[in-house]
Amino acid sequence: MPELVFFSGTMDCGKSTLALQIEHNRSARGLKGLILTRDDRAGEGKLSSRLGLVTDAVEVADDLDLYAYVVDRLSQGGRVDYVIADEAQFLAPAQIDQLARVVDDLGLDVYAFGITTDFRSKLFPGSQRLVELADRVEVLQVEALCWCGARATHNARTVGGRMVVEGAQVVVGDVDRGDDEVGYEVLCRRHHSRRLTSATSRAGSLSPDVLPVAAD
Ligand SMILES: Nc1ncnc2c1ncn2[C@@H]1O[C@H](COP(=O)(O)OP(=O)(O)O)[C@@H](O)[C@H]1O
Ligand SMILES: Cc1cn([C@H]2C[C@H](O)[C@@H](COP(=O)(O)O)O2)c(=O)[nH]c1=O
Repeated sequence: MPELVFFSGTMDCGKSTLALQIEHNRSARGLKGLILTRDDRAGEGKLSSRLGLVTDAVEVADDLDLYAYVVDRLSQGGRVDYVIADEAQFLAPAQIDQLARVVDDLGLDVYAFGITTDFRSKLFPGSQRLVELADRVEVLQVEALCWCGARATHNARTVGGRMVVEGAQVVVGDVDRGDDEVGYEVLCRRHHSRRLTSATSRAGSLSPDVLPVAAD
């Protein structure tokens, strides 16, 4: 049975790498995938992984009807055996419904990859719809780690290493950004709720308040 699968996790847990592996294994067997993405860090029309692999993809615009797009391709003699959608959190809920229809009416597997929650730990609308509609939600097995060593479950947005909680839901960016830049850091829930990033935890441990008092 064809399926809509949502591969979900924090930032930097290997989602795009897995998307590229699935694409590689299937295309090595002569299958033809339609690869969709939106706002990848590598630029328009790219699906990229931090391991250095990158492939061309269709950049999904706000108003692109994904079901109609696949039907058009097929009716023009194009081949589509399966669909991969990376950065699926950025898709509109209606586009997730269209992907579900690709599974149900066209009989194609659809593999969607994305983060579930934003920097305020609120669901992205596209991810919410995926959780509602997917046949399976798969959490990636290579766990990203918080600075404390616990499993990272949340995405923090940072400016100069400090966690921020105000701003637009969508700001394309990466982990390990330099000072003063907007970046992201994955944290466990405890440290996300306390707004304690690796930089602020280091600053706290160096603070004079907590240094041992030197004996005279
Ligand atoms: N230099 C490296 N050596 C080995 N693995 C790496 C390296 N850099 C990144 N990775 C792996 O790549 C993962 C990020 O992969 P990526 O597909 O870009 O993540 P996502 O799409 O989930 O944000 C990291 O969690 C890590 O496992
Ligand atoms: C938490 C959060 C993330 N984003 C952006 C930042 C990146 O461009 C992508 C996630 O990409 P990855 O391949 O999973 O690392 O999402 C955002 O726009 N808003 C957020 O709250």
